[in-house]
This record gives sequence, C-alpha cells and structure tokens, in this order.
Amino acid sequence: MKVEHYTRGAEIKAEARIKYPIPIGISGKKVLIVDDITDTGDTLSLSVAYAQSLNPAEVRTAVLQHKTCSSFTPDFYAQKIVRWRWIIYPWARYEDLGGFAEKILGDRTLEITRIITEFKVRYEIMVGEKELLEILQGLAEMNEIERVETEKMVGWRVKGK
Ligand SMILES: O=P(O)(O)OC[C@H]1O[C@H](OP(=O)(O)OP(=O)(O)O)[C@H](O)[C@@H]1O
Repeated sequence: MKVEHYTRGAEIKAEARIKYPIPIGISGKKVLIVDDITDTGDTLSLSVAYAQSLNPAEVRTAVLQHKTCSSFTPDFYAQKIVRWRWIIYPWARYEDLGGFAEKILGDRTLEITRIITEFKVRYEIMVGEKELLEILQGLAEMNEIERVETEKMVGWRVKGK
C-alpha cells in the first residue's frame, strides 16, 4: 500500500490519503505495517484503520524512527525522537532537498553558491554543487523553477515569483 502525506520535504498536505490500496487479500492474516518514520502519526493511523477494515487477524506497526509528538505510537521502533526535526533519508534526499531549495529561493533569484550557503546556514544541510545542480535541473524540468542567465550571473528562481 502507499499512503501519501507530504509532497515535499517538511511540507504537510491537508490529509493523509491512500494512493495505492493493498492489492492482496489480508482477511484472517497477521499484518505488520512497516514505515520509515512517524511524524504526526496520520499515515500510520490511516494505514491501520484501513488494514483493520479488511478483517485481518491482527495488525501491528513498526518504524525505524518514532517522533514522540506523533499521535500514533507504533508497536515497534528502533529509535525515539524527542526533539522534533525533519529527517532526510537517503531514499528521499533528492525530493526533500528540492523542497528546501524552493523554500530557500522564495521570491528571489539566487546563484548556486548562495543556495549552498543557505542550505548550510538555515538547515545545517551540506550539499555539493554537482548534487544541487542536478536537483535544480530536475525542478526546472518539472517547470517549478527556472534558470536565469544575465551578463552578471547565472541564477535560479521559482517560476512565476
Ligand atoms: O506521521 P506522518 O505525519 O503521517 O508522517 C510520516 C510519513 O510521511 C512520510 O511519507 P510521505 O508522505 O512523504 O510519502 P513518501 O515516503 O512516499 O515520500 C514518511 O515516509 C511517513 O510515511
């Protein structure tokens, strides 16, 4: 199953929703739902309610990291996070950094070196020029941002800002 709650890093959507339902019968089965993290807890609350509606014998939950601010406490977790922070997993780095890049740009046009500095200062995230360029080009391909070249600089800005 796939549940969506965030579009970009740390940017919450109104409501968690089931994007892809469970494609097999789980009636009478013992079900373990595994996710990377709990934040608000909405994703697991919805997932458990949905799985329960399919009449399984039992539903349990496990995550790598559980934030104590979450309204849902999983049965199993490897680490408890008491002070809220956004965790960037390797498998979501590209997506998350893209979201932060747009936040950094806001309504400004910035050169890549400035964006790198703001990643460091605002988010304590170290990003190299090559990696960031790939992310910015990806966002440009999705029509979210654009490259602006003048005599003085090569910069990036959010489209329509
Ligand atoms: O407890 P919550 O506030 O609901 O947040 C936790 C959920 O958010 C993230 O998923 P996301 O919606 O970003 O989907 P993805 O992992 O597929 O990118 C994360 O992987 C969890 O599934």
